[in-house]
Amino acid sequence: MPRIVILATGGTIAGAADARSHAGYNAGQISAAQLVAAVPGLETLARIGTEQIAAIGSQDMNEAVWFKLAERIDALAAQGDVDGDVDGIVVTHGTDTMEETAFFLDLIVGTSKPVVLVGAMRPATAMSADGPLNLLEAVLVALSPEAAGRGPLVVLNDTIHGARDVTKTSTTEVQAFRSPNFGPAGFVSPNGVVFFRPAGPRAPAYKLPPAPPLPRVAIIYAHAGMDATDVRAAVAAGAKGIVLAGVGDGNASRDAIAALADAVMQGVAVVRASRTGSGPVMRNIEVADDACGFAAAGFANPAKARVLLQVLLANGISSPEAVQTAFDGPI
Ligand SMILES: NC(=O)CC[C@H](N)C(=O)O
Repeated sequence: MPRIVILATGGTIAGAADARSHAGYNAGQISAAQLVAAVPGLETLARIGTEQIAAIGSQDMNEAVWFKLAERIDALAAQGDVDGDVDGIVVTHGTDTMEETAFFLDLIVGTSKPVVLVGAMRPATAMSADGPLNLLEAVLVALSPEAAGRGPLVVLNDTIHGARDVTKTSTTEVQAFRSPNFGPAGFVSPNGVVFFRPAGPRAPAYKLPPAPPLPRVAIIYAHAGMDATDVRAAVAAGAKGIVLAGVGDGNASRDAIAALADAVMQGVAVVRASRTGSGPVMRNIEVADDACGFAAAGFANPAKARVLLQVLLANGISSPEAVQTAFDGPI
Protein backbone atom coordinates (compact mmCIF):
# COMPACT_ATOMS: atom_id res chain seq x y z
CA MET A 1 0.00 0.00 0.00
CA PRO A 2 1.19 3.54 -0.65
CA ARG A 3 2.37 5.64 2.27
CA ILE A 4 1.08 9.12 3.17
CA VAL A 5 2.39 11.23 6.04
CA ILE A 6 0.10 13.85 7.58
CA LEU A 7 1.89 16.82 9.13
CA ALA A 8 -0.55 18.57 11.46
CA THR A 9 -0.23 22.25 12.39
CA GLY A 10 -3.65 23.05 13.95
CA GLY A 11 -6.35 25.28 12.47
CA THR A 12 -10.13 25.04 12.48
CA ILE A 13 -9.95 21.49 11.10
CA ALA A 14 -8.57 20.70 14.56
CA GLY A 15 -10.88 23.19 16.31
CA ALA A 16 -13.08 22.44 19.32
CA ALA A 17 -16.08 24.36 20.69
CA ASP A 18 -15.56 27.08 23.29
CA ALA A 19 -18.27 28.54 25.52
CA ARG A 20 -17.56 32.15 24.47
CA SER A 21 -20.60 32.07 22.14
CA HIS A 22 -22.89 29.55 20.44
CA ALA A 23 -20.42 29.33 17.55
CA GLY A 24 -17.24 30.02 19.53
CA TYR A 25 -14.28 27.68 19.19
CA ASN A 26 -10.53 27.43 19.57
CA ALA A 27 -8.35 26.28 16.67
CA GLY A 28 -5.71 23.56 17.01
CA GLN A 29 -7.23 21.49 19.84
CA ILE A 30 -7.56 18.10 18.12
CA SER A 31 -4.50 15.91 17.50
CA ALA A 32 -3.38 14.57 14.13
CA ALA A 33 -4.25 11.03 15.23
CA GLN A 34 -7.80 12.12 16.18
CA LEU A 35 -8.24 13.81 12.78
CA VAL A 36 -7.33 10.56 11.05
CA ALA A 37 -9.65 8.56 13.31
CA ALA A 38 -12.56 10.78 12.20
CA VAL A 39 -12.22 9.62 8.56
CA PRO A 40 -13.63 6.09 8.23
CA GLY A 41 -11.75 3.96 5.73
CA LEU A 42 -8.69 6.18 5.40
CA GLU A 43 -6.50 3.24 6.44
CA THR A 44 -7.80 1.21 3.47
CA LEU A 45 -6.38 3.79 1.01
CA ALA A 46 -2.86 4.14 2.33
CA ARG A 47 -0.61 3.50 5.26
CA ILE A 48 -1.01 6.77 7.15
CA GLY A 49 1.63 8.29 9.39
CA THR A 50 1.00 11.38 11.50
CA GLU A 51 3.33 14.00 12.95
CA GLN A 52 2.26 16.95 15.08
CA ILE A 53 4.37 19.87 13.83
CA ALA A 54 2.39 22.57 15.68
CA ALA A 55 -1.06 23.09 17.22
CA ILE A 56 -1.97 26.67 16.39
CA GLY A 57 -4.59 28.77 14.68
CA SER A 58 -2.99 29.87 11.43
CA GLN A 59 -3.33 33.52 12.45
CA ASP A 60 -0.28 32.58 14.56
CA MET A 61 1.55 30.83 11.70
CA ASN A 62 5.18 31.89 11.76
CA GLU A 63 8.60 31.39 10.25
CA ALA A 64 9.67 28.81 12.87
CA VAL A 65 6.83 26.50 11.78
CA TRP A 66 7.48 27.27 8.10
CA PHE A 67 11.13 26.24 8.43
CA LYS A 68 10.17 23.07 10.30
CA LEU A 69 7.57 22.16 7.67
CA ALA A 70 9.92 22.78 4.74
CA GLU A 71 12.71 20.75 6.32
CA ARG A 72 10.40 17.89 7.27
CA ILE A 73 8.75 17.72 3.82
CA ASP A 74 12.13 17.68 2.06
CA ALA A 75 13.41 14.97 4.41
CA LEU A 76 10.28 12.80 4.13
CA ALA A 77 10.20 13.12 0.35
CA ALA A 78 13.87 12.19 0.07
CA GLN A 79 14.13 9.38 2.59
CA GLY A 80 10.64 8.38 3.70
CA ASP A 81 10.25 7.56 7.38
CA VAL A 82 10.71 4.55 9.63
CA ASP A 83 7.80 2.82 7.90
CA GLY A 84 9.24 3.17 4.42
CA ASP A 85 9.11 5.41 1.39
CA VAL A 86 6.62 8.27 1.45
CA ASP A 87 4.41 8.71 -1.63
CA GLY A 88 2.74 11.96 -0.62
CA ILE A 89 2.52 14.49 2.19
CA VAL A 90 -0.61 16.15 3.58
CA VAL A 91 -0.38 19.26 5.77
CA THR A 92 -3.39 20.13 7.94
CA HIS A 93 -3.49 23.89 8.45
CA GLY A 94 -5.78 26.75 9.44
CA THR A 95 -7.35 28.47 6.46
CA ASP A 96 -6.50 32.08 7.40
CA THR A 97 -2.89 31.95 6.21
CA MET A 98 -2.93 28.67 4.28
CA GLU A 99 -2.22 30.49 1.02
CA GLU A 100 0.98 31.98 2.45
CA THR A 101 2.26 28.64 3.77
CA ALA A 102 1.42 26.90 0.48
CA PHE A 103 3.26 29.58 -1.49
CA PHE A 104 6.24 29.60 0.89
CA LEU A 105 6.56 25.81 0.56
CA ASP A 106 6.21 26.14 -3.22
CA LEU A 107 9.24 28.44 -3.24
CA ILE A 108 11.38 26.31 -0.92
CA VAL A 109 10.45 22.65 -1.26
CA GLY A 110 12.03 20.96 -4.27
CA THR A 111 10.30 17.56 -4.28
CA SER A 112 8.03 16.58 -7.14
CA LYS A 113 6.05 14.26 -4.83
CA PRO A 114 2.52 15.49 -4.05
CA VAL A 115 2.25 17.94 -1.14
CA VAL A 116 -1.33 18.86 -0.23
CA LEU A 117 -2.48 21.47 2.30
CA VAL A 118 -5.94 21.01 3.76
CA GLY A 119 -8.12 22.73 6.33
CA ALA A 120 -11.76 23.23 7.23
CA MET A 121 -14.16 26.08 7.71
CA ARG A 122 -16.11 24.41 10.52
CA PRO A 123 -14.45 23.14 13.67
CA ALA A 124 -14.25 19.39 14.29
CA THR A 125 -17.01 19.62 16.93
CA ALA A 126 -19.50 21.47 14.67
CA MET A 127 -22.58 19.98 13.01
CA SER A 128 -21.60 18.90 9.46
CA ALA A 129 -17.93 19.51 10.12
CA ASP A 130 -16.17 19.71 6.74
CA GLY A 131 -12.77 18.60 8.02
CA PRO A 132 -13.10 14.80 7.69
CA LEU A 133 -14.24 14.90 4.02
CA ASN A 134 -11.63 17.52 3.20
CA LEU A 135 -8.94 15.34 4.78
CA LEU A 136 -10.11 12.29 2.83
CA GLU A 137 -10.02 14.32 -0.40
CA ALA A 138 -6.56 15.68 0.43
CA VAL A 139 -5.28 12.12 0.84
CA LEU A 140 -6.90 11.12 -2.47
CA VAL A 141 -5.13 14.01 -4.19
CA ALA A 142 -1.82 13.15 -2.50
CA LEU A 143 -2.21 9.60 -3.83
CA SER A 144 -2.87 10.77 -7.38
CA PRO A 145 0.11 10.37 -9.74
CA GLU A 146 -1.17 13.44 -11.58
CA ALA A 147 -0.62 15.59 -8.46
CA ALA A 148 3.14 15.13 -8.81
CA GLY A 149 5.30 18.01 -10.03
CA ARG A 150 2.73 20.72 -9.34
CA GLY A 151 4.21 22.03 -6.11
CA PRO A 152 2.03 22.26 -3.00
CA LEU A 153 -1.72 22.12 -3.67
CA VAL A 154 -4.62 23.32 -1.51
CA VAL A 155 -7.71 21.07 -1.23
CA LEU A 156 -10.99 22.19 0.33
CA ASN A 157 -14.61 21.43 -0.51
CA ASP A 158 -13.97 19.17 -3.54
CA THR A 159 -11.70 21.77 -5.16
CA ILE A 160 -7.96 21.62 -5.89
CA HIS A 161 -5.96 24.85 -6.14
CA GLY A 162 -2.37 25.67 -7.06
CA ALA A 163 -0.30 27.49 -4.42
CA ARG A 164 0.44 30.45 -6.68
CA ASP A 165 -3.12 31.65 -7.26
CA VAL A 166 -5.18 30.30 -4.38
CA THR A 167 -6.61 32.79 -1.90
CA LYS A 168 -9.18 32.77 0.90
CA THR A 169 -12.15 34.82 -0.26
CA SER A 170 -14.77 34.29 2.45
CA THR A 171 -14.75 34.56 6.22
CA THR A 172 -17.34 31.83 6.68
CA GLU A 173 -18.36 29.98 3.48
CA VAL A 174 -17.36 26.34 3.16
CA GLN A 175 -16.29 27.19 -0.41
CA ALA A 176 -13.87 29.75 1.02
CA PHE A 177 -11.02 29.40 -1.49
CA ARG A 178 -10.76 30.64 -5.05
CA SER A 179 -8.04 30.87 -7.67
CA PRO A 180 -9.12 34.25 -9.06
CA ASN A 181 -6.74 34.52 -11.99
CA PHE A 182 -6.19 31.04 -13.39
CA GLY A 183 -9.10 29.09 -11.89
CA PRO A 184 -8.84 25.92 -9.83
CA ALA A 185 -6.34 23.22 -10.79
CA GLY A 186 -8.95 20.48 -10.61
CA PHE A 187 -11.60 18.81 -8.48
CA VAL A 188 -12.21 15.73 -6.37
CA SER A 189 -15.36 13.69 -6.98
CA PRO A 190 -16.57 10.34 -5.65
CA ASN A 191 -15.13 8.91 -8.88
CA GLY A 192 -11.64 10.25 -8.34
CA VAL A 193 -9.30 13.17 -8.83
CA VAL A 194 -9.45 15.29 -11.99
CA PHE A 195 -6.91 17.92 -13.04
CA PHE A 196 -7.93 20.48 -15.66
CA ARG A 197 -4.46 20.98 -17.15
CA PRO A 198 -0.97 19.50 -17.02
CA ALA A 199 1.57 20.70 -14.44
CA GLY A 200 3.20 24.00 -15.45
CA PRO A 201 6.76 25.25 -14.87
CA ARG A 202 7.78 25.81 -11.24
CA ALA A 203 9.92 28.42 -9.53
CA PRO A 204 13.49 27.49 -8.71
CA ALA A 205 13.75 26.02 -5.21
CA TYR A 206 15.13 28.95 -3.20
CA LYS A 207 17.44 28.34 -0.25
CA LEU A 208 16.55 29.06 3.34
CA PRO A 209 18.96 30.60 5.82
CA PRO A 210 19.98 28.14 8.60
CA ALA A 211 17.30 29.55 10.90
CA PRO A 212 14.62 32.29 11.03
CA PRO A 213 14.08 35.19 10.93
CA LEU A 214 13.61 36.07 7.29
CA PRO A 215 14.19 39.73 6.43
CA ARG A 216 11.49 42.09 7.67
CA VAL A 217 8.96 43.01 4.97
CA ALA A 218 5.97 45.25 5.70
CA ILE A 219 2.67 45.27 3.83
CA ILE A 220 1.13 48.73 3.56
CA TYR A 221 -2.54 48.92 2.61
CA ALA A 222 -3.38 51.88 0.39
CA HIS A 223 -6.60 53.87 0.81
CA ALA A 224 -8.25 57.16 -0.04
CA GLY A 225 -6.75 60.02 1.90
CA MET A 226 -3.36 58.26 2.26
CA ASP A 227 -0.31 60.20 3.37
CA ALA A 228 3.34 59.12 3.80
CA THR A 229 3.09 58.21 7.50
CA ASP A 230 2.75 54.41 7.18
CA VAL A 231 5.59 54.14 4.63
CA ARG A 232 7.92 56.24 6.78
CA ALA A 233 6.98 54.23 9.88
CA ALA A 234 7.82 50.95 8.12
CA VAL A 235 11.24 52.26 7.07
CA ALA A 236 11.89 53.59 10.58
CA ALA A 237 10.95 50.16 12.00
CA GLY A 238 13.74 48.57 9.93
CA ALA A 239 11.83 47.05 7.02
CA LYS A 240 14.17 45.66 4.36
CA GLY A 241 11.26 45.46 1.98
CA ILE A 242 7.81 46.98 1.55
CA VAL A 243 4.88 45.50 -0.34
CA LEU A 244 2.26 48.04 -1.31
CA ALA A 245 -1.27 46.60 -1.20
CA GLY A 246 -2.14 49.29 -3.66
CA VAL A 247 -5.44 50.56 -4.98
CA GLY A 248 -6.26 49.41 -8.52
CA ASP A 249 -3.11 48.53 -10.46
CA GLY A 250 -0.91 48.74 -7.33
CA ASN A 251 -1.26 52.48 -6.95
CA ALA A 252 -1.25 54.92 -4.04
CA SER A 253 -1.42 58.65 -3.42
CA ARG A 254 1.30 61.01 -4.67
CA ASP A 255 2.66 61.36 -1.11
CA ALA A 256 2.77 57.60 -0.51
CA ILE A 257 4.45 56.91 -3.87
CA ALA A 258 7.02 59.63 -3.15
CA ALA A 259 7.73 58.10 0.27
CA LEU A 260 8.12 54.66 -1.34
CA ALA A 261 10.59 56.09 -3.90
CA ASP A 262 12.43 57.62 -0.95
CA ALA A 263 12.50 54.22 0.76
CA VAL A 264 14.13 52.71 -2.36
CA MET A 265 16.84 55.41 -2.12
CA GLN A 266 17.44 54.19 1.45
CA GLY A 267 17.97 50.58 0.26
CA VAL A 268 14.47 49.21 0.86
CA ALA A 269 13.07 46.89 -1.85
CA VAL A 270 9.58 48.00 -2.89
CA VAL A 271 7.04 45.77 -4.66
CA ARG A 272 3.68 47.09 -5.83
CA ALA A 273 0.78 44.63 -5.45
CA SER A 274 -2.97 45.26 -5.51
CA ARG A 275 -5.72 45.15 -2.91
CA THR A 276 -8.34 44.37 -5.63
CA GLY A 277 -8.09 40.57 -5.37
CA SER A 278 -7.48 39.70 -9.02
CA GLY A 279 -5.65 40.80 -12.15
CA PRO A 280 -1.96 41.51 -12.68
CA VAL A 281 -0.04 44.56 -11.48
CA MET A 282 2.08 45.61 -14.44
CA ARG A 283 5.05 47.95 -14.74
CA ASN A 284 5.04 51.60 -15.77
CA ILE A 285 1.31 51.98 -16.43
CA GLU A 286 0.29 54.78 -14.05
CA VAL A 287 3.33 54.53 -11.78
CA ALA A 288 6.88 55.27 -13.03
CA ASP A 289 8.48 52.03 -11.84
CA ASP A 290 11.72 52.51 -13.80
CA ALA A 291 12.26 55.97 -12.35
CA CYS A 292 11.26 55.03 -8.78
CA GLY A 293 13.04 51.63 -8.61
CA PHE A 294 9.89 49.63 -7.87
CA ALA A 295 9.02 46.07 -8.88
CA ALA A 296 5.48 45.06 -9.89
CA ALA A 297 3.95 41.96 -8.31
CA GLY A 298 2.16 40.56 -11.36
CA PHE A 299 -0.47 38.09 -10.15
CA ALA A 300 0.95 37.73 -6.62
CA ASN A 301 -1.43 39.15 -4.03
CA PRO A 302 0.08 41.31 -1.26
CA ALA A 303 0.47 38.46 1.26
CA LYS A 304 2.22 36.28 -1.32
CA ALA A 305 4.32 39.16 -2.64
CA ARG A 306 5.55 39.60 0.92
CA VAL A 307 6.56 35.93 1.18
CA LEU A 308 8.42 36.00 -2.15
CA LEU A 309 10.18 39.26 -1.30
CA GLN A 310 11.28 37.85 2.08
CA VAL A 311 12.67 34.74 0.38
CA LEU A 312 14.42 36.81 -2.32
CA LEU A 313 16.00 39.15 0.24
CA ALA A 314 17.13 36.11 2.28
CA ASN A 315 18.86 34.90 -0.90
CA GLY A 316 20.62 38.22 -1.46
CA ILE A 317 18.29 39.21 -4.33
CA SER A 318 17.33 42.84 -3.77
CA SER A 319 17.92 44.97 -6.89
CA PRO A 320 14.69 46.13 -8.58
CA GLU A 321 15.68 44.29 -11.77
CA ALA A 322 16.40 40.96 -10.04
CA VAL A 323 13.29 41.24 -7.87
CA GLN A 324 11.22 41.98 -10.97
CA THR A 325 12.66 38.97 -12.81
CA ALA A 326 11.66 36.71 -9.91
CA PHE A 327 8.13 38.14 -9.82
CA ASP A 328 7.81 37.71 -13.58
CA GLY A 329 8.02 34.01 -12.88
CA PRO A 330 7.53 31.23 -13.03
CA ILE A 331 6.74 31.62 -9.34
N1 LIG B 1 -11.28 28.14 9.09
C1 LIG B 1 -10.07 28.33 9.55
O1 LIG B 1 -9.23 27.47 9.56
C2 LIG B 1 -9.78 29.72 10.00
C3 LIG B 1 -9.67 29.86 11.46
C4 LIG B 1 -8.37 29.88 12.16
N2 LIG B 1 -8.17 31.23 12.59
C5 LIG B 1 -7.14 29.38 11.42
O2 LIG B 1 -6.74 29.86 10.41
O3 LIG B 1 -6.52 28.50 11.92
